[in-house]
Amino acid sequence: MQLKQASLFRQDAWIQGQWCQADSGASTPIYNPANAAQLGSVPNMGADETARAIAAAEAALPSWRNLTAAQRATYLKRWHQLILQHQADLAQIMTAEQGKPLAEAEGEVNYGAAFVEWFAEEAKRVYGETLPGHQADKRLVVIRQAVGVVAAITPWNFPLAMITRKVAPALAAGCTLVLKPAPQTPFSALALAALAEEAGIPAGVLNIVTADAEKSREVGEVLCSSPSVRKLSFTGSTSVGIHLMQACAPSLKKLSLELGGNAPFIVFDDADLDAAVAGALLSKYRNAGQTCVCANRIYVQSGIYDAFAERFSAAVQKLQVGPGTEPGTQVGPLINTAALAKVEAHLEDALSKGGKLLCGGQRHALGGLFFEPTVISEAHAAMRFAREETFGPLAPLFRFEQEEEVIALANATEYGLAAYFYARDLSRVWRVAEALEYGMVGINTGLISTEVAPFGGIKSSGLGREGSRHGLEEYLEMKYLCMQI
Ligand SMILES: NC(=O)C1=CN([C@@H]2O[C@H](COP(=O)(O)OP(=O)(O)OC[C@H]3O[C@@H](n4cnc5c(N)ncnc54)[C@H](OP(=O)(O)O)[C@@H]3O)[C@@H](O)[C@H]2O)C=CC1
Ligand SMILES: O=C(O)CCCC(=O)O
Repeated sequence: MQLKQASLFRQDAWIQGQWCQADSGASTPIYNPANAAQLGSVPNMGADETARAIAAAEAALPSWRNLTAAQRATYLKRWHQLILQHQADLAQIMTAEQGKPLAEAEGEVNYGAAFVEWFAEEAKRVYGETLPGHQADKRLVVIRQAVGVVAAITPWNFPLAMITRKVAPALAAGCTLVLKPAPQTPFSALALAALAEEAGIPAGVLNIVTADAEKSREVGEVLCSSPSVRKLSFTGSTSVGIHLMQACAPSLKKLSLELGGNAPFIVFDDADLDAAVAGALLSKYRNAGQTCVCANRIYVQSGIYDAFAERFSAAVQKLQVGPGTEPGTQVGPLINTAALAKVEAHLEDALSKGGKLLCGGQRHALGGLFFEPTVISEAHAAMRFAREETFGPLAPLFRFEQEEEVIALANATEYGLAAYFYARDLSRVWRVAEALEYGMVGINTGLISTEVAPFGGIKSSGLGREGSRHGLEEYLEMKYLCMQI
């Protein structure tokens, strides 16, 4: 990796404003998913270091929350500027550890930075309320205050934006934080910490504990059980979200959980076909299909099914697969062998149940963790991807006849994160948008993510919202003051 500022590539954790190693001296290697080369290593920390990070966040809390919102915003704005200034280096680090194409990584840096700017601005709008008193001599006021010390556990698919989407609102609200980044992608998190240090964010306000997949259980256990930690924010699978929720129950923490999805992508007969093909391509193959809001089931109305299948699979065949650093690459490697195995299992299951392969269907000639962008037609409800998130570059096309039928199919899942549909009839647009049981609905678009809107799901897709003014609420508690005069 050739970085303009080599000091952004940190191989140590960040606790109480100090770069540090594990107490045991143990470290864990980090690999590039595009070529299996070792990029470096990070400390393999456990319970003791996590407890120290929590203590540091607790110690930093009073002075951080007592700053004015404008003062906290000044730190965040400096951090935001530095993230943008180092966009190229941050994207290089991200592509090296995660695999996504460099252009997508650059986009993620901008997206991630946008949360920092947004919440720096929102910090100044944490308004309270005055209530008409219930008695003549009573004056009632509601103020909103920082929740306290927050723990954040983030996944590997968006190594930077999933961090800023949690850290920025927490810091803006006056909370301090302990972050455990995904074991596969710690370097983006540590580069963010290096820039937070440069921005002058005080010691202990942001702490990062690194661990491998085994030790991360120990870190998670301490974060969830500590009474000093008042909130947990997690992005990842539903099963782990449930586990963490249970672990947090004895200390009754506030929770934000952004969990799995199984997004339906519906194309009605009256849709703009080219726009629908372009939207499906973007939604399905962004980050090689490793996105919780990726289209997982593509439903196409029978009148345009064949035309859509032909145009879509022709476009998919043109997608350029390769290392993220190669110019022109549109689809990078998967994150690990388990992800590859899941795509293969879903494909095999579909083919064994009557699915027809339109393109792709095997590991890419590049070998390693690369898989060909794949399309299957004649998909039906008995196939695994109808119920489970594939999290890879496999697009199943389901055929449907009626609007009511497709709404029922789209909603027949435990998940409720994102849904998409393409249609032109205005009455249908409203009917379908209202009937879909999802936290977010893309209408004639395959890309819905922005810092200004509330991102989050219902049902087994989680609790709470990130981004937008609602994202700040998650890090605030209400306090009601009743004053006798
Ligand atoms: N909503 C989303 O954006 C994401 C959804 N997923 C879904 O989950 C599937 C599996 O992916 P996977 O990466 O294993 O997702 P997980 O939900 O297992 O992991 C997400 C993050 O949580 C951490 N974690 C898991 N268990 C604990 C624990 N007990 N204590 C502390 N941290 C913990 C993981 O670290 P560690 O690796 O050490 O366990 C990782 O950093 C994917 O195929 C996809 O369907 C995955 C990632 C993101
Ligand atoms: O997969 C995720 O959890 C993050 C979704 C990225 C986005 O905000 O679009």
